[in-house]
Amino acid sequence: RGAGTGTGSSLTAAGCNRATELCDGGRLIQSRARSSWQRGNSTTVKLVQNGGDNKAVICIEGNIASGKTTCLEYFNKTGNIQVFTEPVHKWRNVRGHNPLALMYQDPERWGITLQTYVQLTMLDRHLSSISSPVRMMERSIFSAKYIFVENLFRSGKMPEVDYAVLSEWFDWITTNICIPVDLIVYLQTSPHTCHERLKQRCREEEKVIPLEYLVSIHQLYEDWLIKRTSFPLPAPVLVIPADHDLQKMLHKYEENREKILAASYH
Ligand SMILES: Nc1ncnc2c1ncn2[C@@H]1O[C@H](COP(=O)(O)OP(=O)(O)O)[C@@H](O)[C@H]1O
Ligand SMILES: Nc1ccn([C@H]2C[C@H](O)[C@@H](COP(=O)(O)O)O2)c(=O)n1
Repeated sequence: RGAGTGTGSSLTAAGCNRATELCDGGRLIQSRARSSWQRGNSTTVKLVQNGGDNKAVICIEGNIASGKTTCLEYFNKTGNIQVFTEPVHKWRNVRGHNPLALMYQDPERWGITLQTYVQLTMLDRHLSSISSPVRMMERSIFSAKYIFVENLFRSGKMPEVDYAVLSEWFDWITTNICIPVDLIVYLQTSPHTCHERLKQRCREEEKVIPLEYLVSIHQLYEDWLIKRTSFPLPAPVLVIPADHDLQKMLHKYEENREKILAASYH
C-alpha cells in the first residue's frame, strides 16, 4: 500500500491498523487486529466490521468549507468509489433538535452534545458496509476528536469534565474497534479562502463563524497532518494545496487520482 509524490502534493508514510483475520459479514465481531502504528508490533483483539473487509478507506480532511464535499462529488461521478459525505443533515436534525446550531450559539453548553453525536455518527460511517472496492469519506472519527473537540477544549469553550468524558469514549472506541484508514487526503487551504467559501455557501448555522475560528482549526490540522506534533496519524497523508479555483482543483484531483487510488492496491 502507498503512493509516490509529485508536483504540488506530497505523501509520507505512517502506519496502518488493518484487521488480519477474516470473519462473517455485516456484524461487529471480535477478531485479532494488528495495530502496529499505535502499539509497536503487538497483536491486539479488536472488534471488526464485515470481517475487516479489506476495502480501501480514504479520508478527505480539511478546514470548514475547504472543498471536501466538492472533491467527494467529483470522485463520486468518476469512479467505482463509494463516497460518504459527513452526516451534517443528522447534526442539524436529531429527532427535531439542531445540535450544530446549538453548539454555535452556546459552545460551553452544547459542545459536548454535538461532539458526542458527531463521534457516534462518524463511527457509524466508518463501520457501514459497502459494495465498491474503495470507501472515500469526508473527515473521520480521528479529526472529530483531534481537531474539533480539541479546539473547543483549548479555546476554553468546553469544560474539562466534558473533554474527559469525550476522551474516554474516543479511547475506548479506538482501543476496542478496528477503524482502518489507508490514506488521508489533506486539502490544504488558507483560513481566508475558507472564510470566503463559507460566506458563499451561506449555511444558516455557520453565519456566526469568525475568521479566527477557521485560523484555530487550520492550526490544529497543520499540527496534526503537516508538523506531526500533536496526535498520532492513522494513515499516510497526501497533501493537496486547495486554494485554487474550482476548475484548477478538478484538474488537480484528476492529476492525483492514481496516487489516491493507490491506497486500494494492497
Ligand atoms: N475550488 C473552489 N473554488 C471556489 N469555490 C469552491 C471551490 N471548491 C468548493 N467551492 C465552494 O465553496 C463552498 C464550500 O465547499 P464545500 O465543498 O461544501 O466544502 P466543505 O465540504 O469542505 O465544507 C461551496 O459553496 C462550494 O461550491
Ligand atoms: N467534529 C466536527 C465536525 C464538523 N463540525 C462542524 C463544522 C461545520 O460547521 C460543519 C460541517 O463541516 P464541513 O463539512 O462544512 O467542513 O460541522 C463540528 O463542529 N465538529
